[in-house]
Amino acid sequence: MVISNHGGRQLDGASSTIRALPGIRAAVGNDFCLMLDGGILRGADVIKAIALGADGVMLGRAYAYGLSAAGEAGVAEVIAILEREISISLALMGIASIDQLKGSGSSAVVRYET
Ligand SMILES: Cc1cc2nc3c(=O)[nH]c(=O)nc-3n(C[C@H](O)[C@H](O)[C@H](O)COP(=O)(O)O)c2cc1C
Repeated sequence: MVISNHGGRQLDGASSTIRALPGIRAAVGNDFCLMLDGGILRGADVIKAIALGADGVMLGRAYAYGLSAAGEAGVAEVIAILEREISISLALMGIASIDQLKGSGSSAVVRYET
């Protein structure tokens, strides 16, 4: 299942997907694949989503920015930047792998409301 609010551009008052994620994970249980999109622009955004219960994330604007700047190479660069940022953030948190992070609700990353 994909948690999406279509980029937040249809209903101004719609909840952000990251805010809805923990409740949806609690409702569906752990044996259910949950993907999320909306506002994933940095590696730390990926980490927050995984820590709060997503199995993976999808990109809308981020890949489009790379595509418009430099075509296929730009998309590859966006993905490479995200990978680097994820690695750096995990290292700063003292977490060795994404698996360790999954659903942890780690207090280092759950401050998504600021
Ligand atoms: C150029 C563009 C066009 C989009 N068109 C649609 C659309 O027609 N219908 C829709 O439900 N969502 C549309 N979206 C939203 C995406 O499917 C996706 O949910 C959203 O971009 C994810 O958020 P993000 O851009 O912050 O990564 C569009 C997004 C972009 C960037």
